[in-house]
Amino acid sequence: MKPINVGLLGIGTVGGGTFTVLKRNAEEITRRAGRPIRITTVADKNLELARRVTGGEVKLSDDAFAVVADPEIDIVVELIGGYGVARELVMKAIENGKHVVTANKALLAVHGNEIFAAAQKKGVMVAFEAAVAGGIPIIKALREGLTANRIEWLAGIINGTTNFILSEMRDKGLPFAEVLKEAQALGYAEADPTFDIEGVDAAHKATIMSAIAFGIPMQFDKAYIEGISKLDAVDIAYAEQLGYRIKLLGIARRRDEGIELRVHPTLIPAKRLIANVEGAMNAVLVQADAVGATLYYGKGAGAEPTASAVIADLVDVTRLHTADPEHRVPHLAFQPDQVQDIPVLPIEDVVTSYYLRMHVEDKPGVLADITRILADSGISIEALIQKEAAEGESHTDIILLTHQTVEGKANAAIVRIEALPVVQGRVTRLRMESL
Ligand SMILES: NC(=O)C1=CN([C@@H]2O[C@H](COP(=O)(O)OP(=O)(O)OC[C@H]3O[C@@H](n4cnc5c(N)ncnc54)[C@H](OP(=O)(O)O)[C@@H]3O)[C@@H](O)[C@H]2O)C=CC1
Ligand SMILES: N[C@@H](CC=O)C(=O)O
Ligand code: NA
Repeated sequence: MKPINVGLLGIGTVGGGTFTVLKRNAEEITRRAGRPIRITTVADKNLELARRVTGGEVKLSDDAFAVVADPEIDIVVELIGGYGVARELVMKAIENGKHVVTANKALLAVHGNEIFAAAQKKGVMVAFEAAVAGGIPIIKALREGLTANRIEWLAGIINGTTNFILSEMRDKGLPFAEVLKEAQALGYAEADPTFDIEGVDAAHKATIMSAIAFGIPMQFDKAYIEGISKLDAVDIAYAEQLGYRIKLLGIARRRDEGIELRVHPTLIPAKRLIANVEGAMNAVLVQADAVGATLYYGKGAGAEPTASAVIADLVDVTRLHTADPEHRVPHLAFQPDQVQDIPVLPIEDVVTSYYLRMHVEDKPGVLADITRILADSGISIEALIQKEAAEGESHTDIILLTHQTVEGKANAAIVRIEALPVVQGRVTRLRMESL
């Protein structure tokens, strides 16, 4: 059968992996897709790199716009990244009637509404399995496998770089900067690694999953985002003593009032499976009404794991030509005219529990003052550690775990605690999920 022709834009980590895996497994992939999938042209700014990776077997170009305009190309694979030129290329490809496969979560979380509307109008697919949790087929699971369910919440370790950093720091005691360099060398990090560290990449992915899970538009601008840069090693150690692990979680939860959409370091009971997801591995836990809890685990970053998802999308799109194009799955699982305007709640309305650490004067009555403030605010305490002051020290740490409360109430209580003369400096607050 006539091959389907692919134009590959960007042959860096993921583009290189895609080229390699597609070539290595060509025969098997053809049998699955119903026709050969052939990369005919590769566009990259760095032609020398493109030549090295492809061995010169395909057409090379430094003009990605020419590839998008080429009438021979059926599918454009966008693996450049970012919101700038990538957006122009994707919109042009759609305009030219081409299907698009992309791993670009930043682009979809910020411009997805516009991109999917254009694709819908033009009758082309925009496939994006690689954009969330790399090689884990989580988009397929949410869009198709769980389609019978009302999804209640999902929570995931969806950034490999930060999970790798947290694991290596805890297990090997290595400094942050050194582990970040290693993550970059392994191809896990974004072009701008602050996207990883500050939780932006995880928020892009959580935004995409929330749209598919709840049938709402992409609302990245409403997501609450806190990364790991301010996380203190002492809190990781105290959390361990209390039986918890700290992970950077992306959370999307449906409530009567609206949707919670948030990314932040989170205490999780250490015995939970997801608390034991280490290194660059990702995991997404989905709670749905019919099936209950399901957990998806695998490599969330790196060349070949991500290529696995890109190629799965290429096969899906190719099957549109070998099967019935009328019955395909809508981009965000819900029919476009059924997308609902449910509000994403401000962080002050989120309901969760808290780990609070404060440095206090070591004298009688201090603990009573603090617990009184929490009681006045209707916040109950689940566990407490009060360290003995070190020899010659006048201050010590108190660590409190609270039961669930509204963030706004916790904020007000923290302000009052910080105002106590016996409390030194700021209260460290981390959120906890029992999952
Ligand atoms: N790395 C990973 O593990 C994962 C990445 N992703 C996503 O995949 C995408 C690609 O990431 P990754 O492969 O890591 O990135 P890389 O930086 O490794 O690759 C991007 C490639 O695109 C090239 N490029 C930049 N601008 C242009 C242009 N205008 N025309 C043609 N080529 C261009 C770059 O060249 P130059 O370097 O010279 O600028 C580079 O070779 C991103 O959206 C990323 O978020 C998704 C999941 C996992
Ligand atoms: N930078 C991302 C790459 C995959 O999406 C990560 O570290 O997870
Ligand atoms: Na995926």
